[in-house]
Amino acid sequence: MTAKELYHTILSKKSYLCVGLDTDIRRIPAHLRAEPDPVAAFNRQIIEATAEYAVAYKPNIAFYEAQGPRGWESLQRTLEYIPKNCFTIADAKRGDIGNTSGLYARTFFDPASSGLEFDSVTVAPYMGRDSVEPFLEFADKWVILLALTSNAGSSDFQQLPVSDEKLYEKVIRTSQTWAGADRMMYVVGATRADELAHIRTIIPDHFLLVPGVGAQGGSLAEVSRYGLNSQCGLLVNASRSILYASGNTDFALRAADEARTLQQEMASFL
Ligand SMILES: O=C(O)c1cc(=O)[nH]c(=O)n1[C@@H]1O[C@H](COP(=O)(O)O)[C@@H](O)[C@H]1O
Repeated sequence: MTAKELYHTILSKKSYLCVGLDTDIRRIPAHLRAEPDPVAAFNRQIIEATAEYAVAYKPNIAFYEAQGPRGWESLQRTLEYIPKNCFTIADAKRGDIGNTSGLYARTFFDPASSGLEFDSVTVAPYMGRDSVEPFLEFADKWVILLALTSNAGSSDFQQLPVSDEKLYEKVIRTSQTWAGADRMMYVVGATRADELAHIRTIIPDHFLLVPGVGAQGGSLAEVSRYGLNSQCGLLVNASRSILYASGNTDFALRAADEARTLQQEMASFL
């Protein structure tokens, strides 16, 4: 999906909501556990209930890998349920020597190899240019590079001064020579909204994936105030607050309520 197509979907749905499919088998409502594939059955209902309000879906790969081969099957089925006009993110946080990154890229971008095809994958930047480039060899696919993450530990390394700037700023500046705003996004945690205005001075045009509203307490209003650009430029993710809004048979209805509430707030900012 191109940036233009993504923006078109954002305008038509008046939303920049990404629903995070962090589907934990242990938190799936009891009535679904007898299904042949409980994770896929849960995801299907979540996707159907939220598709009106969401422009992107982000399965976090850990939740599927933890299930072994069954998890990969659930992931494959889940991808089939996501509407074609929605942007898909494999939240895998990969990156290795180039040879190995090439295989990670095939895992998420080459259906002939893995049976999976996402629009994008999250990538850790710390092994440098040659660890990221193999992902960029796939035409029309996106790299979403970790810049300033939402967790407390982001201050351990990402915020350390390097020369005259913070390490995460150096990551953003340097990686801009690897790909443009048409192929690269950056992760900035919603809990770091205070840095967003500054980040926008470095990358005014890029899309940012912003997780951390909902369960982690980030503010959608703050993120939107400092993060929106003329082409929206934001995908704001919520996972647990939508998926587990209810643990009962009404889980999909409650997920839709949560997604709608976020979407309506987003519509007021667009
Ligand atoms: O790359 C991510 O998506 C990510 C980066 C980050 O800085 N913080 C962060 O929470 N995430 C992911 O975003 C999701 C947040 O989930 P909730 O806190 O349940 O909304 C999880 O899948 C995290 O792995």
